[in-house]
Amino acid sequence: MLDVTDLACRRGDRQLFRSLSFQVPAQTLLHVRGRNGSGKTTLLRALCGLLRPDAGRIRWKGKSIGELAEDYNRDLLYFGHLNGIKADLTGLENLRIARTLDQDPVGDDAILDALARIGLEGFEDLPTRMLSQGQKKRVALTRLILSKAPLWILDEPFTALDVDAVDLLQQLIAEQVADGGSVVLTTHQEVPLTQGAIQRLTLDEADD
Ligand SMILES: Nc1ncnc2c1ncn2[C@@H]1O[C@H](COP(=O)(O)OP(=O)(O)OP(=O)(O)O)[C@@H](O)[C@H]1O
Repeated sequence: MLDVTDLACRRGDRQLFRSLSFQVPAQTLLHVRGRNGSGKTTLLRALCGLLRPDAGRIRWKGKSIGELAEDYNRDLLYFGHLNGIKADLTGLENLRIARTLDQDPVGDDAILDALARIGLEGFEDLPTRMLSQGQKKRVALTRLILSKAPLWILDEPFTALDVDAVDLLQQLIAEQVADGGSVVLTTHQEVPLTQGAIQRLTLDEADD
């Protein structure tokens, strides 16, 4: 379970949020909402340990994420605004490296199956700079198919996807939650679940 207590973040002279407390148990999707600039990405980056909050505690399985360090990173899959895809490498090569960095290498057969599931059969061996924006995003999202991480933190994962890819991503998120995982995401898209719970958190600018 992800457990957040009294979290506060300020960027520049703006207090984005404070006294934020919530929990994301297993089998739960937390949908973070709020207008542009309300602090959604800032919150997600703090939850990943990429940004130090001004106050508050973030615990995973009862321990502070700072203390857990690498153990937390192993349990976490973060999907940020930048796809994390290297343009000169093929989809297959990118995913090999991503799995290695996630400290859970998988064989090429598993990667090729996952790329086929995401609709990139025939594009596995092209440098990703030769792919469309949506196809690049699909390469990046293939990490979700291969992931065994119990916690997914996804920042606007639906952007640039067509209808079929949106359906597939909704399915992957629903499977992650049904399999006992936790998901935190920002999106303007609804994500129907087959099993599990949806929680909603709306960020409004805090008063100074
Ligand atoms: N590195 C930074 N230095 C100073 N201010 C920043 C920095 N990064 C973000 N901000 C500010 O923090 C505020 C929140 O940004 P954030 O990206 O978290 O919002 P968001 O809710 O994700 O927005 P959007 O919906 O547009 O993606 C914005 O006003 C932004 O200008």
